[in-house]
Amino acid sequence: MHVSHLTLHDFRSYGEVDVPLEAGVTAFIGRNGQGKTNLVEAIDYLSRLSSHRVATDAPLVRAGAEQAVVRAAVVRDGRTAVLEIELNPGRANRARVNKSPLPRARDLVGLVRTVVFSPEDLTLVKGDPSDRRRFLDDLLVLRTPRLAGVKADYDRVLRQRNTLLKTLYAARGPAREGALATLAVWDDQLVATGTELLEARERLVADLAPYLGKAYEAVARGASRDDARIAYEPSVPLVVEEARTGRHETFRSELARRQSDEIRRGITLVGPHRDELVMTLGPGEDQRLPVKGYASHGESWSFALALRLASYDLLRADGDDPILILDDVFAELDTERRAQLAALVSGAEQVLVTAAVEADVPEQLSGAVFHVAGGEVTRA
Ligand SMILES: Nc1ncnc2c1ncn2[C@@H]1O[C@H](COP(=O)(O)OP(=O)(O)OP(=O)(O)O)[C@@H](O)[C@H]1O
Repeated sequence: MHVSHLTLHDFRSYGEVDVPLEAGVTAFIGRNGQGKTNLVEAIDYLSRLSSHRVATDAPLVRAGAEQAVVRAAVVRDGRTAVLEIELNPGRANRARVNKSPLPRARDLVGLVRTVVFSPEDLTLVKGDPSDRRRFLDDLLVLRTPRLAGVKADYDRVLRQRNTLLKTLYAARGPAREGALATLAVWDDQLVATGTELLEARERLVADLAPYLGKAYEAVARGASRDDARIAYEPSVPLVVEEARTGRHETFRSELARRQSDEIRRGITLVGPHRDELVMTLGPGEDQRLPVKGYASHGESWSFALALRLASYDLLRADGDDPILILDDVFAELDTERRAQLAALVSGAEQVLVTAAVEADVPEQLSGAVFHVAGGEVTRA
């Protein structure tokens, strides 16, 4: 797939901008702070309804404006659809496809798919477990958009359950009885949505793992395809072969076991919001080390790049060629890694690159060039 036209209205630094695009490589070149990332961030936002740079929508709306609009014509298998999202911070966002409103904004997710490489990717390796869970969930939802609803339901139940746990700490007598009865209802929903999310993440990690090994071998000098591994580590110890009811039961009994602890601390201690994606590197079973805390800077970068490349290969194996966005990454990489990454992505249907100077873009990625300066985007 590729974007053939992008229009922004009050998005980030842009009042109004209109950019015709084409398949193949397009580079956006400009000095710092001119709005290159803002352009590709808009396309990424359409894909996942979240940004790779911020957790909330407010910074995406131009300062002083009330709403932003991102509109893109997306070509897939020769057919074009115009996708549009209206960002209304503090109120519901609205989405349209070919001008027809969708029942919910999140129904847009998955209609355009992006894989973004950016300097922030190092947090996949060095950051908190929540950064890795977010990586998994973003990929999960791109592959199976229905899971956006499961994730939203889980997050809602978790918030409500945590609020209830906080009130339970001080509750006595009938109030406590009532709150415990409500807790049992939240437990049911937490277990139902949590098990579905957890199982989907486990399947995703199993699907992604072979692509990761291959990608790491391609980006790290001298590595073999067994070196880089990922494993899903649930906070509820579950055995893969267990029947579905068994997995629910394990979750439920773990909640019961931790209940007094949860009430004392006022938070939910069991569930996929506490899980981890464990990353290890090493030539043999007995020589493996965690990437976080042990890997060198170069190895960490290679691992992060490999995770993105593996995501791209997996989405492609699903039968779709996602749009690749390389946001400011080449300046971060040494010459050898630059060339390797460029060679690996040059065959994608559409590659969007941002860089401060054209010299940062490897030769393999020559294509259309736009200059970005002072809010203007002009074809070179
Ligand atoms: N909501 C907003 N309203 C107005 N301006 C904004 C908003 N959000 C970001 N900006 C401005 O957009 C500019 C950043 O644009 P962007 O991140 O696209 O830069 P860039 O060209 O990619 O730069 P670099 O090469 O440094 O990464 C900054 O000057 C910032 O102040």
